Amino acid sequence: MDPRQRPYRSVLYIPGSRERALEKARTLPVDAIIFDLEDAVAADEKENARETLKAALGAGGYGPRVRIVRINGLDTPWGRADAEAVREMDADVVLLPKVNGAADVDALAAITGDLPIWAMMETPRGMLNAAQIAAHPLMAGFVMGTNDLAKELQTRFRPDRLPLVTSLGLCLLAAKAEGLIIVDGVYNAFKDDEGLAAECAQGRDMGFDGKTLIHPAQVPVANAAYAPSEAEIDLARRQIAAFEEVEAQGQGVAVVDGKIVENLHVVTAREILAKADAITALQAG
Ligand SMILES: CC(C)(COP(=O)(O)OP(=O)(O)OC[C@H]1O[C@@H](n2cnc3c(N)ncnc32)[C@H](O)[C@@H]1OP(=O)(O)O)[C@@H](O)C(=O)NCCC(=O)NCCSC(=O)C[C@H](O)C(=O)O
Ligand SMILES: [Mg+2]
Repeated sequence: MDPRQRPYRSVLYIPGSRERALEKARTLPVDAIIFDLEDAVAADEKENARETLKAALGAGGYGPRVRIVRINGLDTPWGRADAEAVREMDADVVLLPKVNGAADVDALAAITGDLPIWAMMETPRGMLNAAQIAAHPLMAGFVMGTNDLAKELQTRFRPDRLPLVTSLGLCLLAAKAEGLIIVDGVYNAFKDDEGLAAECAQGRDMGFDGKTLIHPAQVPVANAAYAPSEAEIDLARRQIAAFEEVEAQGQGVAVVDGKIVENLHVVTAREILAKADAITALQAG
């Protein structure tokens, strides 16, 4: 499947040390999993978590879910051993935290070889260097680390996320320019479905591919928010049909629901249908 069309609606963090959660994730309807060795694992659990995770991935059972391993930073006591261990794990992607520039990505690639790399975008310097990080040949995806970013920027929490909008926008521009996947940051209040739905709607409107999550209860909310709605699918079909009709008559502009439809809108319409088909295929098996 074209990696751009592959759904990344729900990307669930699981602490690499929590065996029960590692087991449960095999049954959850998530599009991707971030197996975490960094912030969700206490310092004295780091080595155990690495072994626990290696065994869980080796045992398999994660089906079509993309397996992403978040290591500790290479400037920490655990980062290098994590990166060496990931090389031996059944992982699809290695996720590097607190990336400040392309040199950080080079340092990881020197250990993990040609394994695709995703970057946690969560430092002010990372924001300013987003374009060079996105352009690294092994870079395949961005994950917004909105907790660390809010900490570094000394912002206050606001439901509209106004203090973070510049950073989110910079990373979106860099990711889209290079054709990367980009997923939004976590919503910490994991029992507040309404707040999560509002933040997912904002992220979807901005152009994110999906949402990172911290609890299984958040999965259905993100899956719904980031899937094309029935209304979007219906409109996409009608736009394609209307455009094909005028095109056959040698014209370049159709009108649907009082709005113009040109070739570029048809490209978007086809992407919506392809995304819907990809989700159906994923759910089927
Ligand atoms: C937040 C939690 C600590 C809550 O855990 P718990 O109290 O166990 O929740 P529940 O009792 O409601 O759990 C119900 C069942 O679900 C399983 N479970 C819980 N969480 C997960 C999960 N993340 N993945 C898979 N399964 C999960 C429990 O095992 C229960 O199962 P069962 O026994 O069958 O009923 C906990 O959810 C948690 O630790 N979440 C992850 C936190 C985390 O990963 N944090 C780090 C990432 S966030 C971050 O760092 C972002 C970024 O870097 C930034 O800067 O923003
Ligand atoms: Mg972080």
